[in-house]
This record gives sequence, structure tokens and C-alpha cells, in this order.
Amino acid sequence: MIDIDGSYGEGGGQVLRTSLSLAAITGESIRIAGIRAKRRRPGLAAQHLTAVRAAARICDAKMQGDTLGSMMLEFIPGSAVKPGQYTFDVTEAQQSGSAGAMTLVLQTVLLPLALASAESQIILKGGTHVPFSPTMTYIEQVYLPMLRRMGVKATAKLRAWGWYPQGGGEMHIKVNGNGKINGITLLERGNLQQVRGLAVVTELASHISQRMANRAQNLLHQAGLNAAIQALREKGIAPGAGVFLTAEYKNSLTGFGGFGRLRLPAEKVADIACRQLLEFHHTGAPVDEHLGDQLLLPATLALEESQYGVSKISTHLTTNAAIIEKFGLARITVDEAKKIVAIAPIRVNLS
Ligand SMILES: Nc1ncnc2c1ncn2[C@@H]1O[C@H](COP(=O)(O)OP(=O)(O)OP(=O)(O)O)[C@@H](O)[C@H]1O
Repeated sequence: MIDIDGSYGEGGGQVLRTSLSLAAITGESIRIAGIRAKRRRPGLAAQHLTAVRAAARICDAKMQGDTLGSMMLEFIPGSAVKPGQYTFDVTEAQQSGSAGAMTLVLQTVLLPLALASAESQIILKGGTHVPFSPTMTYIEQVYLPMLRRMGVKATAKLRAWGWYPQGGGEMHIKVNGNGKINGITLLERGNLQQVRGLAVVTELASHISQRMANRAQNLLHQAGLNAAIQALREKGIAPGAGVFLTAEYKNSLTGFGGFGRLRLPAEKVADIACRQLLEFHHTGAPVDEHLGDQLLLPATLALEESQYGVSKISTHLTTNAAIIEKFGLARITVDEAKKIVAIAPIRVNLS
């Protein structure tokens, strides 16, 4: 049994999700105390409980503490990870509905299923574009393509947009099994090829998406970037708006978004997304702050060492590194001055 302190470092949901992924992959039992202790409403929220149940389903885990608000979880895997067809729906954890980020549920089970013995198909229902989490657009255009370069083959289709607070989005994922993960070396990002963007509304007038698209296009052109922004009116159960930008560099990818809200002019939504992208662009770094913490897990499970430069060393990154090291699966070195992360996997027999 590995004991995890859920309040360590960032003390949020990621400590839980990384522990669940590694428990499923290694077959090790875990006990996590102080789950999300540093959050305003600590314990398992709908998104986290959905991730807990999803991880349990793929490896037949027995559990204690798997209830909303729980700050303690015991998770005892009962089998090797089983490939198959799964549906994970955040409303099963919270019947009143939730925009819990299903992308984070996906990240919990993706690598376990990628390493399993056959293909899996996953349907996820809930939030697809939620602040403070990777959007589904980021998953499709940044995270999965970067994982593909490491040998993890998975594709995603967005069927309905799910915004905060109503959720109601849906995405379909196919994960090839039998994955062998390669290390990644990413110290130079190369030249910018282009910026692709989506200016999206659901259940709102299409002139809003057009205004967001025009503003983003103008700002990026003024900054000298080659950008193509598409205005879209899409399917979703509630009104929502956002601008999602993906920058393609020769060797790397990154993505940023801005979310609409009541009384925020469409142009401001575009400004938020563009400002983040331009800030990142000027750092010259190959990997953004968020991908920086998200690449640690695949790099740990890889056959070779990895090394990459990031725009910022976040507490998410250092916390995730400490949790991974607790499982004894990698030696992770973070050079704060050079902003370079190195991961040396320690090969153990994975279940
Ligand atoms: N704009 C973004 N783009 C891509 N990824 C993001 C973005 N914002 C946050 N993330 C990622 O989402 C994850 C959030 O982890 P965190 O521990 O904060 O968990 P949480 O479960 O969402 O929430 P809580 O903080 O409420 O516990 C991190 O991996 C972080 O890199």
C-alpha cells in the first residue's frame, strides 16, 4: 500500500489523478489522505469522483471513501487494466449536473488504457471546455498529437460542447492498446508554422463568433503571426462562447483559450486568448506551463529518458514529479534556472 499525502505541494486534484493512473498501471494499492486539502472546497468533487470510478472500472479496483466530499480514498486494483468500451458521465457522480472537466477524467485513464492489451473506446460526458483545465480542443490539437510523437496512439472527436456551469458536452476517444511509449527530447521548438483558431458559440448569435474571430485574426496579424481563425456556431446544451488557439511550431505545439461570460464583450474573449499565446510565444520555450506537468506521466512510462524546456516551472509540475517519484517509477530533475525538466524512467514490471 502506497500512502499519498493529498495536501502535498499544489494539494489539488492532480495528486489524486496521477496516483490513480499509476495505481491502475502498476497494480499497487494506494491510500490518499487529505484529498484536495488546499482547495476552498476540499475532498472529491464530481470530476474527481468520476475519475476515481473510471480508474476503478478499468482495473476492477475495490475502494473505500469513494463518495462526494471524501478526503480519504483507498484504492485496491483487482486486475490488470482491461481494454474495452467505457462511458464515463460526470452526472453519475452529481445528479444535478456538473461541468466537471472530462478531459481530466480522460487523462486519468488514457495511459493505463494505452498500455493495455487491446484497443479501447471511451465516451466522456460532462464539461469539455472548462477554465483551469485542458479544453477538449487542447486535448485534440496539443496533448494527443504530442503523445502520438511518443508512440501513444489515440484519437478524439468532440460531439457536443460542454461549458461551465451546465456541462452536457460529449467526446468520443479511441485508444490503441499495446502502446510502447518513447521518450521525448524537446529543447528547441523551431519556427512558428501557423496559429490555428476556433471562435465558437453555442446557443448564441453567430455574429459573436465572427467578432471574436475577427479580433483574434487582427491581433495575431498585428503581432506578425500567421493565423487562420474559424468562426463556428456549434452544438451544446447551453449558451457558451470561447476562442481557442493552437500554435504549431516546427517541433512543438501549444494552445490557449479565452472564455466568454455575461457582459464580457466578444472582442475581450479574443484578447484573453491572444494575450496568453503571445506571452508564451515571446518566452521562446518549446513547452507551455500546462503541457509541462502533463508530459511527466507519459515520460515516466517511456522506454527512454526525456528532456524538455518549459515556459514556467509550475507547482503542478513539481507536485506531479514528487508523486511520480513516490511510486519509484522515475528520477525527475527540474532545473529551475534553465527551466528544463529531465525524466529518467526506472523500469519495473508493470501489470
Ligand atoms: N489552460 C490550460 N490548458 C491546458 N491545461 C491546463 C490549463 N489549465 C490547467 N490545466 C491543467 O489542468 C490540470 C489541473 O490540475 P489541478 O490539480 O488544479 O486539478 P483540478 O482537479 O482541476 O482542480 P482543483 O484545483 O480544483 O483540485 C493540470 O494538469 C494543469 O496543467
